[in-house]
Amino acid sequence: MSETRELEVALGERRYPIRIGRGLLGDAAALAALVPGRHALVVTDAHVAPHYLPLVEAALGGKQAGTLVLPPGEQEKTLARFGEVMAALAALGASRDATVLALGGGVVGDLAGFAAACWMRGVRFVQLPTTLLAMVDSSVGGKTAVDLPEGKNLVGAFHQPAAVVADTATLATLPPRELRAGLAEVVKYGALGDAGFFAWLEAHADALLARDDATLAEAIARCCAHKAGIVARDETERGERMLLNFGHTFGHAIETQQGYGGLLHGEAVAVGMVLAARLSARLGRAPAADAERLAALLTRLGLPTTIPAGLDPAALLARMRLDKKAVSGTLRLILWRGLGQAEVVDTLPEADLLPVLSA
Ligand SMILES: NC(=O)c1ccc[n+]([C@@H]2O[C@H](COP(=O)([O-])OP(=O)(O)OC[C@H]3O[C@@H](n4cnc5c(N)ncnc54)[C@H](O)[C@@H]3O)[C@@H](O)[C@H]2O)c1
Ligand SMILES: O=C(O)C(=O)C[C@@H](O)[C@H](O)[C@H](O)COP(=O)(O)O
Ligand SMILES: [Zn+2]
Repeated sequence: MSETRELEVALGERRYPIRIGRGLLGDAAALAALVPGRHALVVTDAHVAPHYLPLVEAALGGKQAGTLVLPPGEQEKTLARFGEVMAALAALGASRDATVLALGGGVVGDLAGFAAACWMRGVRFVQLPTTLLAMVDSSVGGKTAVDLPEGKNLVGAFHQPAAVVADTATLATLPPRELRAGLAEVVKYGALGDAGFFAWLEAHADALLARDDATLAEAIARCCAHKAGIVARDETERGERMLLNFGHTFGHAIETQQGYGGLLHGEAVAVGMVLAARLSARLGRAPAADAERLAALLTRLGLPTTIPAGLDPAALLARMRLDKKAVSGTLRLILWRGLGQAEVVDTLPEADLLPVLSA
């Protein structure tokens, strides 16, 4: 096992660790220690299970443990699958001291986390992220949810994990498209609040795409530190945390409009960030050169930067109205003052959005 980095999310009296390192899922004693009660349910998906489930099951040898292997993909982040997790907890006879372990990407993490938030009104939950996106973003911060056909993450809860264990060795089996989707959320941290990190990403883009372990671990740690800070200051998204939604109002509208079977979440966020940046430039709020620098980095990372053909702008706008940040019927967007400087804007007329959605 190589060096393990340990960070912490501090929420007043509550705190939990984020461990990042190669081979962490092989440390059976450390994993077992994260399950203090008798019952454990491991939720994972069919791509992840053959590679990593045996490691987790071995660690839970002394427990009354169950496993639920779901079909993979965003289209499975549904109330129906949530019901299956409930049924698995019931079949296990899981008591209030049970632990739900999410082994997989953001889909499994969001779904299993929401189940943990609801079972007996809330049980312990551990995140074992196996995608880059989950390591840098979804496993941290306690946003859990499922999608509805009407919109992304519309049913959910804030429910913090007890620990996050990111074994970077799992990234070796991640398909290249999924790695690139994760890099979109990595770029997001630089774009929204850290121009120095953005420049670092420009310098290390090739190493990231080549999955250099040290470079990936550094990027994961920097993103987690950034997110942990924001979540510590604004756990339930009353203000600053909205910045983590940079690119998401556009991105979620695209994902929903495509029935969750088109662009991946990270890809849709890449498009959304470029739209938000170019809109900001057009409104004179941000330098156009910064918007193009953002688009150039995302393109270099193999990510899309334009809305997929055939999506109706008016339909996208209608989807955006159901965004969770909107208040009293007014859209709230995360716009930009330039690299490293995102801002919340709720005074933008909808008419300004249609040209961006039509471009
Ligand atoms: N809660 C949050 O704060 C938050 C943050 C960002 C994204 N999200 C959510 O996360 C989801 C996207 O997560 P994702 O990008 O991880 O997608 P995902 O969970 O669908 O995983 C991507 C794909 O990779 C496979 N996979 C996962 N790990 C693997 C591995 N190590 N080796 C081989 N295959 C592997 C999965 O089976 C799946 O097919 C979206 O639903 C998004 O809304 C939530
Ligand atoms: O943690 C947050 O806060 C985020 O917004 C992170 C996003 O990357 C993530 O996609 C999140 O699930 C979006 O949340 P939502 O509230 O817009 O559904
Ligand atoms: Zn996201």
